Amino acid sequence: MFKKALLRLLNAAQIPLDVDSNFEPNQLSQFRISVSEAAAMAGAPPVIIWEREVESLLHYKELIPRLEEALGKFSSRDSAEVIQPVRSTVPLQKHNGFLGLMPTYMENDGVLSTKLVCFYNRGAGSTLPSVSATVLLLDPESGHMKAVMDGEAITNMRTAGASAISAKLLMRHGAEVLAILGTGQQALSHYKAFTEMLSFKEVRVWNHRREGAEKFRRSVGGPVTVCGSVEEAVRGADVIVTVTRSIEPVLCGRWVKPGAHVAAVGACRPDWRELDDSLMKEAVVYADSREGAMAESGDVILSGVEVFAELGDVINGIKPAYREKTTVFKSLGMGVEDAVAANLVYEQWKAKAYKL
Ligand SMILES: NC(=O)C1=CN([C@@H]2O[C@H](COP(=O)(O)OP(=O)(O)OC[C@H]3O[C@@H](n4cnc5c(N)ncnc54)[C@H](O)[C@@H]3O)[C@@H](O)[C@H]2O)C=CC1
Ligand SMILES: O=C([O-])C1=[NH+]CCC1
Repeated sequence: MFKKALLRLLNAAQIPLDVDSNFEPNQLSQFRISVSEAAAMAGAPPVIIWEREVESLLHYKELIPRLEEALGKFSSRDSAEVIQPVRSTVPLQKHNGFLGLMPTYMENDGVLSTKLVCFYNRGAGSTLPSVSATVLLLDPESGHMKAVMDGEAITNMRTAGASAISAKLLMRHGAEVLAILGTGQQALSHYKAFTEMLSFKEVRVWNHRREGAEKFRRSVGGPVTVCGSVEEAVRGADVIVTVTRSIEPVLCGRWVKPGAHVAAVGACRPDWRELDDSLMKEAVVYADSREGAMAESGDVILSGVEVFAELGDVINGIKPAYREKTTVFKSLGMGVEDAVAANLVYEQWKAKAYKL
């Protein structure tokens, strides 16, 4: 079926083929033309890949190594590897939200993408999601849009994947207790990534509304302890994930065990906080992007601390991983993470389509 469609495309694009039509799509390389080039020349519409399919195509086992490589490439500051400006944001004041634009170009990998993400600080009664996103994947040579895909699953999984990498690199050896603060979409993806890729003896969760934490416990199925306070959840924890929509500190340094690792995912505006000053000042602070953290992280800006290193610096062996110290990974989210995740989804989609 796909082969026929491809032949129609090649025909429409008037690409001369002096071979019989009995070829496999991967033989296109003989003609020095890629599927996306053929599609671009034929003016083909982009492939549309929605949430369920993205979820079925994306797996942490494949995604996390790609993210790790991408974080390293980003921190090398080599423009042939990654060009990714700090996200531009447009306030949606009436709706208590922001539109973020996150373009990325990976020249060496031939990946060009942009994510459009709206994020909201919704009131308690709202049933709308806090994050709504779409990723556009383009052919860098022609500018042709190859794919439009759901960005929510990508955002949830690539964010959790980056946090899991931070824990792998920065948590103390033999870590046993994981605490998750917040029980929304990111909490679910973090639970999945952390329990799939790392191993913990105990997982504790806290939410500012207990019923939210109970619902989370029921939906993940695995063993989870619901805690009545942040202090109860984090006392003695080796790894703490903060995935709340709070704009004021929820996690205080005095409750955090020395040597614990904190993946701080919420509070992505310059005046929003999740962590208090004492924790920020006690910890060695790592970030996904130094520029991103200096521009967008209230925890970094308002505490006045320095970002010690990017995660990519640790991956590249340029900066040490202080596993024995208290560490904070301040995650803001990066376009390059979306780019590699979207590219992986597209590769998997093509592999599936070829088999049809
Ligand atoms: N670093 C990154 O790459 C990304 C960060 N985020 C951020 O992560 C956070 C979580 O996102 P989602 O899970 O998608 O949102 P969500 O709305 O699904 O979950 C938010 C959780 O925070 C809780 N919450 C709401 N107000 C609170 C408050 N005042 N104090 C404590 N908890 C509160 C909610 O009950 C819920 O459990 C948000 O701040 C979002 O902006 C989201 C996507 C990517
Ligand atoms: O990277 C991302 O997509 C986001 N970071 C904060 C809200 C959305």
